[in-house]
Parts: sequence; C-alpha cells; structure tokens
Amino acid sequence: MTAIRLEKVSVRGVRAVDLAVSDGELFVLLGPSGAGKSTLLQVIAGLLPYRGRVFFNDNCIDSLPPHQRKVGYLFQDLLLFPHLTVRQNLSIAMTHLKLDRQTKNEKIAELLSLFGIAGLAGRYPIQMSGGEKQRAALARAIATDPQILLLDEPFSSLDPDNARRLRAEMKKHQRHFRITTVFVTHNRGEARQLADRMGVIRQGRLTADVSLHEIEKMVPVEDILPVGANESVTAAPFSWGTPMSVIRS
Ligand SMILES: Nc1ncnc2c1ncn2[C@@H]1O[C@H](COP(=O)(O)OP(=O)(O)OP(=O)(O)O)[C@@H](O)[C@H]1O
Repeated sequence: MTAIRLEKVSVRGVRAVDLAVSDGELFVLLGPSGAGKSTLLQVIAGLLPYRGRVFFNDNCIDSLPPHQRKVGYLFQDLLLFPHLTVRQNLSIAMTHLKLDRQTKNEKIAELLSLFGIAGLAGRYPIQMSGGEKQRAALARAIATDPQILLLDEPFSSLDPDNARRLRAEMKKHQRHFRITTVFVTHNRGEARQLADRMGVIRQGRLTADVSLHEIEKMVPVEDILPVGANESVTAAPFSWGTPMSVIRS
C-alpha cells in the first residue's frame, strides 16, 4: 500500500513534486541546502499551505490539520517545549493515546532508555546539551505512535558514536513497528545505512528511486566511503557538483 503520496505539490521553490512512499518504508530525501527538503516535510505534516494534493493511505488529507494527521516529526528548529521537563514533553505528546498513567509512564521510561537519556527525565531543555535535546525530541516524535515519521537531520548534532548507535536503534524501532518514514539528511553514509529508497531534490524538482550507485556518481571519488565503512558514516557530507543529468529520472 502507498502510505504517502504527493501529487503535483508546489510551494516556495518546490515545483510540481510527485512522490509515493510505501507502507513501512524508510525513504531518504537528499539535496543541497535550500532545495526544499524541510519544506516537503512541512507539507506532509500539514504545517504549510501548498498547491497540489497529499494522500495518506489513498485518502486525501489536504483539509486535515497537523494534529489529526498522525504524523510524528522532528524538525531542525522544532525541538522541545522549554517550560516542560523531558518527561512532560513526552507526556503531552501522548495525550491523544489515552493511556492510563502507569502504561504511559512505562512507555516514557522505555523510550528514554532506548535513546540513552533515562536519567534526564526531570530536566528542562535549558539544562541539557544539544545532543541530549535532540534525543529527547526524537523520543517525543516516536512517543506519539505515529503512522508516519518525518525526520529532518535528527542526528546532526550528535557525536559520531552516539549518532551511529541511535541510527541503529531508530532503524530497528522503525522496522519493528513498520513506521513509514521520510528522513532528510546531507550525509551519504547515513543515507546508505538507513534507506529503503532514496530521492534527490534539486532546483525544486524531485527525482525518486536514485540508487546508491547513482548517488556515488554524484560524489567526488575521494569522498566515496568503502561499502560497510560505518565507522565514518557521519563524516561524509554530499557534494552537489555533478549535474542533474547523471541522475535517472
Ligand atoms: N519560513 C519561510 N518563509 C519563506 N521562505 C522560506 C521559509 N523557510 C524556508 N524558505 C525558503 O524555502 C526554500 C527551501 O527551504 P528548505 O528549508 O525547505 O530547504 P532545505 O532543502 O531543507 O535546506 P537545508 O538543507 O539547508 O535545511 C529556501 O529557498 C528557503 O530560503
């Protein structure tokens, strides 16, 4: 089943984008800065007015407000509520799940432990490092039991070891619960480790189904990681020097 479908979506610099992401798939979206990656995520989340149509499970959801779209998201500039502790941030995000207090607390404890911040449940965001806040925000995005998860460079402020560990945890969780996910990154190694499929957005146009081989043709030879070189997975940003013509459309 197609979980997310965009039809001729136009907004800001994004022009008539079509995209289909299957149920349970993790789709990685790549592209240079300012190309429209975050904009597309905001369209899917319902945070921006747009032209075109968006479907979830073949139902048009254009008129649904963000809180009714069952989407969990983690955007670069949308982290935690500053006046709430980590536990309260997760708790408020889970309100619609209508869990009893014990089940809710157990779920919060499990997620904080999964993301390595079990000891920070009572902290306010201002009392945490950037990476810790990012982990808490990721835990909050998943706490909502989303059908769709939209992640905008969620590991960008983590050190390489933590980023690698969290990527693996996130992927395991995403697979286990078959959460359809759109994941934005600039990082070729991250894309390699996570993607079921990839797409590239450049100059407002999206090209889906770009293979790793094609991606690597776009990257300077000295920048190409050997296959399985996960140790350096956070270290190699894309280069966008190669013309779009090398990408199959
Ligand atoms: N709030 C806004 N109002 C108007 N234009 C915006 C706004 N936010 C972003 N833009 C513009 O929309 C275009 C796409 O921005 P977007 O943030 O989607 O790019 P991106 O691909 O996610 O970039 P990056 O990799 O740098 O995060 C850019 O030209 C940007 O300047």
